[in-house]
Amino acid sequence: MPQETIAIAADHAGFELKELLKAELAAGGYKPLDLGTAGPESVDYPDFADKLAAALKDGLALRGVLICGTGIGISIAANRHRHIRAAVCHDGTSAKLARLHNNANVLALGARLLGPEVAKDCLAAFLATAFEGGERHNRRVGKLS
Ligand SMILES: O=C(CO)[C@H](O)[C@H](O)[C@H](O)COP(=O)(O)O
Repeated sequence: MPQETIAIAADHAGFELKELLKAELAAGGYKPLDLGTAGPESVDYPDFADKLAAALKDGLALRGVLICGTGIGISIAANRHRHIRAAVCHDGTSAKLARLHNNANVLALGARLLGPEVAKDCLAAFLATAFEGGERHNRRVGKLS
């Protein structure tokens, strides 16, 4: 079975967690597509949200992970793109429900708020969970775009 590509991007606050989650993705049999940033120097989170949104639009990946200090700024930026449903998650349950009910295609994480194990839980739940579908969820998700 071909490996699923998962796009991943972060600002400087999320750089270290991005590196950790890239390794986690590879260990889990996924192919990380790293869209930066490439180091801890200060950058602007909208630029990296835009890069990831473009990658999904171009079909380079179906799902992605965005990381900044809180997950808030980078998810706001990502959600300005009509095809993106980015969910800021703080635990495995929120990540699971973001997939089940919202068909989130982007997991947004706050590197300054989450410990590495909780971030890994979020990633695992996001990756393992499929959209539940069904009339009510399809109707609501349809209204988002
Ligand atoms: O957008 C954010 C706040 O919701 C992110 O946490 C950013 O990473 C943060 O603003 C960066 O802050 P810094 O003081 O420039 O490191």
